Amino acid sequence: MEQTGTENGVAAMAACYQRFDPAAYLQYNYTPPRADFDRKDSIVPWKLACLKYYINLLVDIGSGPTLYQVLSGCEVFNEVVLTDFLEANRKELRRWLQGDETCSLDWTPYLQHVCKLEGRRASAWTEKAAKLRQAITDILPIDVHRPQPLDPSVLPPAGADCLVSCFCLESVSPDLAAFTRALGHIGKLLRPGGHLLLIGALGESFYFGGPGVKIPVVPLGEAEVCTSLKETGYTLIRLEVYTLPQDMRVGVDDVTGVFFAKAKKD
Ligand SMILES: Nc1ncnc2c1ncn2[C@@H]1O[C@H](CN(CCC[C@H]2CNCc3c2ccc(Cl)c3Cl)CC[C@H](N)C(=O)O)[C@@H](O)[C@H]1O
Repeated sequence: MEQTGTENGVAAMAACYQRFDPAAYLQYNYTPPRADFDRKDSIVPWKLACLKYYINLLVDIGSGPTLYQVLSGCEVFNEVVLTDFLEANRKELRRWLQGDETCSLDWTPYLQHVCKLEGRRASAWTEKAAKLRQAITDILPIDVHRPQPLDPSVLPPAGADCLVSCFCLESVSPDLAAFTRALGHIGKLLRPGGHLLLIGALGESFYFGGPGVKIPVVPLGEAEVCTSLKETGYTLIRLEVYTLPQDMRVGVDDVTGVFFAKAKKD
């Protein structure tokens, strides 16, 4: 039977490949200039960076001195990047990362609780700690009020796969407009289709960042959070709200509720 054009084309290709010379091919494509590791614009380093970066990256925005926010993420993401505005907080995080016993808080109960939440033995907390230490690849300075909150070179070209941010944006923004702008800025760090896990305070106007260190907070309502997410290019997937029982109001802030929003970048 007469072969079709496509069948002829495929056969012709196969014939070409019969003469393929692996050694020559490697010389052509995997030696300089195409494989020049001293050149940022060499093809092979570019390919290797992409392959390294597209490895499931979680970035925590405004980590503070805390780790709770990535205790589950480290089971799903190969790479976790922590960020904060203050060197004092980044230093606290580095202390834990380096296994320095002089951390200001013992995270063991947190690790044990999250192991139980995940259906693991509580005693698996040491493995979780090791996994988290292995997953945290960077602790970086950040400023969510900058259009580019992070040095662009630290993230893959398309952005992180997931962002988590807890109690940061509302406690660093003087007003709702600044909160919304900051939400847009961090959105640029996230790849389209990536998820944002956002925890924040509702109805809070201040908190103490230390004895006598009263920090203003923009009071948010659920509706404003949803509107800000929509305005900055996110689709809300889930919203949970927690109302503080009276005895949780211990005077360190005037927060009345906490929201959890899972959103997807459009
Ligand atoms: N321009 C800036 N750009 C980026 N980041 C900035 C900027 N400026 C300052 N930061 C950094 O934001 C971080 C805010 N930080 C404290 C607020 C939490 C606090 C107050 N609100 C209610 C509440 C709180 C804590 C627990 C509970 Cl239960 C409640 Cl209810 C969050 C830390 C951590 N994520 C946490 O969850 O505790 C801090 O580390 C700054 O260094």
